[in-house]
Amino acid sequence: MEIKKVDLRGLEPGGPGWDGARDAVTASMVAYGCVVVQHDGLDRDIRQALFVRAMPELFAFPVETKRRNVYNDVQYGGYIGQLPALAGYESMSIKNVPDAGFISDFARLFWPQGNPSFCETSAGFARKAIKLEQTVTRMVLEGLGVRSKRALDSHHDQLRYTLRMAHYGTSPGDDAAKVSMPEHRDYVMTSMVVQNQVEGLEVQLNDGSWYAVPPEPDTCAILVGSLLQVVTNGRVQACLHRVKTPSNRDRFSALVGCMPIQGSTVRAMGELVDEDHPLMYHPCDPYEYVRFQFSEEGRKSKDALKAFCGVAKHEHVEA
Ligand SMILES: O=C(O)CCC(=O)C(=O)O
Ligand SMILES: [Fe+2]
Repeated sequence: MEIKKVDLRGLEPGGPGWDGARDAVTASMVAYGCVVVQHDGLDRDIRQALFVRAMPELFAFPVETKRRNVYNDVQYGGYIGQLPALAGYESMSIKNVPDAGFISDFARLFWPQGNPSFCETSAGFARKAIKLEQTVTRMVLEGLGVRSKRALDSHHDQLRYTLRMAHYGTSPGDDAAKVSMPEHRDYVMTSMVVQNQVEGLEVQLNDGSWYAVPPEPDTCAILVGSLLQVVTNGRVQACLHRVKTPSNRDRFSALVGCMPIQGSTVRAMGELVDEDHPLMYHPCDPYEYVRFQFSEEGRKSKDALKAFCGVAKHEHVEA
């Protein structure tokens, strides 16, 4: 079993090939909570600049410096590293990309005089990734039956994007590939994973097997997070995934995830709730959900989203 790539190269909304691609993206998201797309959004120059120049330089800073990357809006918002459960893994993130102010604040944590080339690279990468994410999310929502332009626009207007750069170090003396990040679902709306040359991302299929997403240069994976599960009224399910890295090659990956702005409410889109699809989740505060997911109760729960805001079977709710 494999997840078939969907070719988005050269597509324009409503143009030739758009409807077919939209249906293929939607089918993949419904089946796997994930789609792998082939695209022309992230060219070789920008990937080289990020993965070969910027990220190795960034991760070479001492841990004390990397720890200056702090965000408190969500747990694990800034630097992650030196965790026994995630041996060899480190990551840092920049909020509100591609906003130039947030990117240069991040750069100054490492380069007090600033680093225009780092800023340009991360802003350029983020801009292109966001465009791709917006295309794919639009396709899924349309593919599920959302026709209201207002609903689609307001969905995107409330989102803010974070670029998380991750490094998975090698484990000397150990020849086997190992699970470097255990299986989980992302709490976000969607996350886009861009790999560079070294494999690692694995997605669980319905039969319980793991599908390794090939690290092909002109592809990336877009994963459904728990919040999109709420928005689509459960029509797409958050993707269960993990990272399994080879022992002998350093791996870098870049993730672009999105969250609604603080103070917003996430709710199922009206067009996705009807008699055949009764409301599955109560409207919720996305940041409260993140706190719950990481709480003891959330961690213990088999289905944190359902425990947090699921509509119980006997419950009567007005749509
Ligand atoms: O590095 C990757 O390929 C994915 C990492 C991931 O799943 C995460 O950080 O949530
Ligand atoms: Fe993840």
